[in-house]
Amino acid sequence: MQDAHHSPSPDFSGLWIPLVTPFRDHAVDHAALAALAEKLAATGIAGFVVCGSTGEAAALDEDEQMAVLATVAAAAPSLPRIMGLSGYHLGKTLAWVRKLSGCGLAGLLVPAPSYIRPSQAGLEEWFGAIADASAVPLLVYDIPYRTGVAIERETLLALAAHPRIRGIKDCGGDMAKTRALIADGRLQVLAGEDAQLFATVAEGGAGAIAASAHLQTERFVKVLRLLEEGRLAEARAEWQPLLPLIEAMFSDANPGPLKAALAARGLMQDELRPPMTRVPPERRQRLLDTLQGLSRP
Ligand SMILES: O=C(O)C1=N[C@H](C(=O)O)C[C@H](O)C1
Repeated sequence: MQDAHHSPSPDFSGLWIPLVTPFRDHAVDHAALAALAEKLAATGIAGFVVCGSTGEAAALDEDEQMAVLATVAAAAPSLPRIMGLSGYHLGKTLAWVRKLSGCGLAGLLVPAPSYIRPSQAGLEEWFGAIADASAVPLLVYDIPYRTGVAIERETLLALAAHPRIRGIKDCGGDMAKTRALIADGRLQVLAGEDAQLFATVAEGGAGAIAASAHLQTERFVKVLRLLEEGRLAEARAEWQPLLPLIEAMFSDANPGPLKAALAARGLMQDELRPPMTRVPPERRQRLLDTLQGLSRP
């Protein structure tokens, strides 16, 4: 795995963990965050996505986001970090991107602006302006069910011409689009939909950003390695037991189930920032029973 920040040709392949942000009594629990990052850093992952949707970044102010980033950097200094962005005020976003330029990031994960449903031309301008302002490469985050707008294939191919737009976190739910991007070859395609990890990488994708891989991390890493080595049957045998885990992790809004599972392992409090809520007790028990059925940690 190359260091994406210092390499002239960044490599975002492999498994990236979009870290949860632990809370305790409404504040970020930096001790739990550091311990989690340290633990995950020893599993063979490519790096961390900090302040993604799993990290509840929309509920963190700028100072909190900076502090979260600093904690992860200190806990796992050898691993690259990608920072998630959110919001739809272009001026504020560009100022934030410039502020992040000195933070030693490997890249930025940039979604389409939420709620306002811009045109494809508007999206091209949005990503182009952020890429122009950024000192580090961008991964475009295509997640229409959260943002309200799909980034179309032609738009993504146009964005691929920008020297700093280097990959996509693909939650688009459109395998034809995924295949077209893989065939084009200019953007590294990372599965962003956990259940699509195997299919995307088997078809030539570079890796994944998968929240459920906070658990069973080594097994996820192994699936990707086996696929990369072309050992399909062995990869499938490792992958299939992960499917109930993935289903359980998305049985309520992410990161609710994940935080319930991590809390049950004593790794943090089961606490989310409003308006996100904990998994209710009746579903929580079913979730923990499912996880108990899986062998490794
Ligand atoms: O935070 C992320 O990055 C991820 N977000 C997706 C989501 O919550 O919609 C899920 C994916 O596993 C990682």
